[in-house]
Amino acid sequence: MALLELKNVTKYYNKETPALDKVSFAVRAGEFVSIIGPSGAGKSTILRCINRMIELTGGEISFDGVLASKLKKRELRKLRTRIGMIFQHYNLVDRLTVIENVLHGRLGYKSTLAGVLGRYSREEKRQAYKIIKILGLTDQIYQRCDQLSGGQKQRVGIARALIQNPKMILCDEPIASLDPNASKIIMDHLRNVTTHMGITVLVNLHQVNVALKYSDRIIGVNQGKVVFDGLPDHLAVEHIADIYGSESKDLIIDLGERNAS
Ligand SMILES: Nc1ncnc2c1ncn2[C@@H]1O[C@H](COP(=O)(O)OP(=O)(O)OP(=O)(O)O)[C@@H](O)[C@H]1O
Repeated sequence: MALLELKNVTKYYNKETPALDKVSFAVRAGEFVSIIGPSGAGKSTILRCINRMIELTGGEISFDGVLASKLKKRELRKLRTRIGMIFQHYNLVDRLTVIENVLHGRLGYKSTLAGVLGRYSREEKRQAYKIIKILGLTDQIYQRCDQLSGGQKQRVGIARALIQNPKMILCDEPIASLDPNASKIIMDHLRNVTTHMGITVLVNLHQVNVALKYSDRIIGVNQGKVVFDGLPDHLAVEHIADIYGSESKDLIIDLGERNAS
C-alpha cells in the first residue's frame, strides 16, 4: 500500500491557470523519490499541498491511510509531526544554537506552554545528541546557527526533521543554495535517511543528474502536470524534452554523460 497518494490534485492561486492540474502519483514507504521540473512547474506547490501549508483547490491526498486533505486542526497537527520538512533557506532560528534548533523539531508534540518554556525531556535531549552525531555536527552543537556554513545549516535542518520521528521527509530544493561539495554531503545524508532509517524521502530538485544518481524513482513535472513517473534508468531524452521544454538542451548533456558511464 502507498504511504502517500495524490489523486487529481488541483491548485489554483488565481482563476486563470492552475499551478497544479490533476496531479496523481503514489509513493511507497521506504522510497526515495525526486520531483524534477523547470522553475514554476509546480514542484513546491506539490510539497506545500502535501503537508497542508496551502489548501488544494480539488482532488485528494492521503497519507498513511488518512485522508490528509480533509483533516481539521488537531488531526492536522498530528499529521505534521509525521511529515518532516526541509527548506532551501533552512528556516532555522539564527540566534539559537544547533541543539536548540534541532529540539524545535519536537514542538509539534508539546503544549504551547511547554514549547515556549523550552521544556524537553532527557530522552528528547539524548535523541538530539544522537542525531546531531549522525549528521556530523557534534563539534558545532552549542554554536549559534548564524555562525554555520550553508551545508552545516542544512544538516541542522535534516536533524530537526529527524527528531520529529517522521514517516516521511519533504525536501524543497535542499541543495539549491549549496556548492557541489556541500550538496553531495546533504544528498548522501538524505539517501542514508531512506536506506538506513527506512524513512521515505520526497525531494524537489533542479539538477537532473542529482535526481538520476540518488532516486529510486523520478517524477517529472511541467506546467502543473506530471509528464514522467518512472525509474531513473527509464528517463530518456524525449522525457527530458517533455519536462523542460526549450530549456532541455543543456540537460541532455547530463543524460549523455550518464549513458556513457
Ligand atoms: N503564493 C502564490 N501566489 C500566486 N502564485 C503562486 C504562488 N506560489 C506559486 N505560484 C505560482 O504557481 C506556479 C508554480 O509555482 P511553484 O513555486 O510551485 O513552482 P516550482 O516548480 O517549485 O518553481 P521553482 O523551482 O522556481 O521553485 C508558478 O506559476 C508560480 O508563479
